[in-house]
Amino acid sequence: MKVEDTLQEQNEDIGDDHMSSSQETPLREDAFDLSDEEKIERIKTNVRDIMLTLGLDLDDDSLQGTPNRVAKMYVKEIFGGLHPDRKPTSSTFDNKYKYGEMLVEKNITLYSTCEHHLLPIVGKAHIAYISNGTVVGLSKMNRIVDYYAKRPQVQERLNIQIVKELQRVLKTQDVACVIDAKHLCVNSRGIRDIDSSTVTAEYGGKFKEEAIRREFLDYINLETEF
Ligand SMILES: Nc1nc2c(ncn2[C@@H]2O[C@H](COP(=O)(O)OP(=O)(O)OP(=O)(O)O)[C@@H](O)[C@H]2O)c(=O)[nH]1
Ligand SMILES: [Zn+2]
Repeated sequence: MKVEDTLQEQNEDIGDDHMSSSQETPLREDAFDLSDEEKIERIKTNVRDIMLTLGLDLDDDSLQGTPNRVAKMYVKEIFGGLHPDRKPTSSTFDNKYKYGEMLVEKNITLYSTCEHHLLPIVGKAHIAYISNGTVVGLSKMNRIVDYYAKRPQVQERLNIQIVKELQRVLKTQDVACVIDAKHLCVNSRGIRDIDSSTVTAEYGGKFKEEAIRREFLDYINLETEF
């Protein structure tokens, strides 16, 4: 079987078959062969090895539990979105209110991990869609952001994955997402520019039109105080 076929099958398994290969998270053929528990055991050994190599004393009370903590955190939390079982099911409803304007879910908190350095990406995602007869529960947008963020990521791909998934769920191209995020690999090491952040955007369907896009961006800039 060709690697592309296997990847295609995997992406169908994780419901990512609506993305082109360059938009999918690069996964190995055997990505789902090990159980979570087996992955935790293996990562634990590897983290232990890194710590020992750094010269740390793993008998120290404070360090003893670190390999296990890191392994659990990788598999169940910060990289949990690699597992299709954690993909949120997005309940949709008919747009019975006949709401015809765009809906914007803004300031969605985003925690991800840069795939180049495995350092945190922290930011906000802003999503908009125009219903084509289907609406989605508001929280599902936050959940979709969280699911794709919980993978080793580059911000451009994360942005596209969020939009593609919402387009699939909402059965419309009219979806947009803007992400503004700080990459600790830029802020805390390397060039150490603590002030810079990265803005990416993906505009589908009607959001490619200047006026619609402007309306979305104006909503994002609204100062909402509660
Ligand atoms: N396009 C893109 N680049 C990213 C993202 N996250 C991190 N990077 C960049 O990936 C690049 C990796 O470049 P390398 O030169 O291989 O890494 P490096 O030697 O650690 O580079 P410096 O960070 O410049 O020290 C860096 O410029 C990072 O800033 C992202 O989400 N998107
Ligand atoms: Zn990085």
